[in-house]
Amino acid sequence: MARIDLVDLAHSYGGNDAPPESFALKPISMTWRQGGAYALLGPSGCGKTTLLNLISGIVTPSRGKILFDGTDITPLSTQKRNIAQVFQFPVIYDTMTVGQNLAFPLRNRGVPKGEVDARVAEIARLLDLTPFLNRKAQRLTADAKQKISLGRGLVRSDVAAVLFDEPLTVIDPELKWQLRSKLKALHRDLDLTMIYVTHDQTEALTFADTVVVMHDGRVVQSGTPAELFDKPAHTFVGYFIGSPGMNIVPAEVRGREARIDGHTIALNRSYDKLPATAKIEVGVRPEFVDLAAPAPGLLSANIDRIDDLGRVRFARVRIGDAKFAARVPPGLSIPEKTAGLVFDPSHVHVYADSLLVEGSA
Ligand SMILES: Nc1ncnc2c1ncn2[C@@H]1O[C@H](COP(=O)(O)OP(=O)(O)OP(=O)(O)O)[C@@H](O)[C@H]1O
Repeated sequence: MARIDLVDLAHSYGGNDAPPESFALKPISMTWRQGGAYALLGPSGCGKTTLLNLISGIVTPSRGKILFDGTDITPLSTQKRNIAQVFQFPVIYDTMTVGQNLAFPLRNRGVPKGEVDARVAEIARLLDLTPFLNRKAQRLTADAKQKISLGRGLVRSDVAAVLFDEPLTVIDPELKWQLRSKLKALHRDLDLTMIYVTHDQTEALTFADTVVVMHDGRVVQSGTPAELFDKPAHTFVGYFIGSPGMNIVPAEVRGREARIDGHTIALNRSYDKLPATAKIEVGVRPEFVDLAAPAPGLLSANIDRIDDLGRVRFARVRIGDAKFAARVPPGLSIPEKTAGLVFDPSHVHVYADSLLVEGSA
């Protein structure tokens, strides 16, 4: 296991002279804690695989350094970095048994037979592969083969980190749920640094202690699932995490008030020094805005539809042209066309050019 530091790391597939905006990974400095469970989350093309491949050594960075426990490993090959990697599709030997497949990464490193047997038995038990240990991998389902791949990634206890690149893509949806929780439990049992790439927020939030959100080649926030939900550092995080995502609407903000579509709503903090030229927006999660009967003093919205998610209902409304979602409180008799909106000021955030502004007490 290792602490991993990225120091001013950046990558362009078009070479170092490419324009900075075209870099697949814009310059980033950050630390991945030893023994942490991380998810690298973001939409297709945002740079997740590039970052993972830089850490593993499959890709050499255009700029910057990678340190494992303080040692610069940037020039080292994947093999020398001592990293285990699990890909989207199974990487196993069909002609070997499940047991031989699991043992392979250990035998390859000359681990004594007794230790190999004990570790293989442990990993097989954790992944429910024990009954298959003597079967040829060839005849197994795609799910089982991917479980073997996961096992091969986890079998060595001396790796600097285990990197997973969308490892549950080929897994049947039912089993996906089980494996997701299992990976979390495995992390607790095995005490390994794990980095898990996914574009699926549920997968990221169930697996990770720390979720690193990427957007357009940048890490826009790194935090616990609760931090990402409560206080998105970037409008993209607000919109990408949560279902429905955060409402983000243009506003004029002065002191402790925001004006949206001609109405004033109260803010919990004061915003006195917003940059004059910045695009100012207010962000609030649908969970913290209640639909109400129209009333003077409430921001009014036109109701498009009601989404009933079982435990909670969300109204899809429009404020002027802006789409907005609000919680429907239990027992509310839903107005026909126009409703009022009641904001919880402690959960209304202000953004300048997409970045969270802290405000003062
Ligand atoms: N080998 C390559 N050569 C040139 N451009 C590449 C290469 N690999 C990735 N890119 C580009 O770099 C950017 C980031 O891609 P990357 O695969 O890292 O994103 P991602 O978030 O992992 O997406 P996905 O989930 O679709 O794999 C994209 O614009 C992609 O087209």
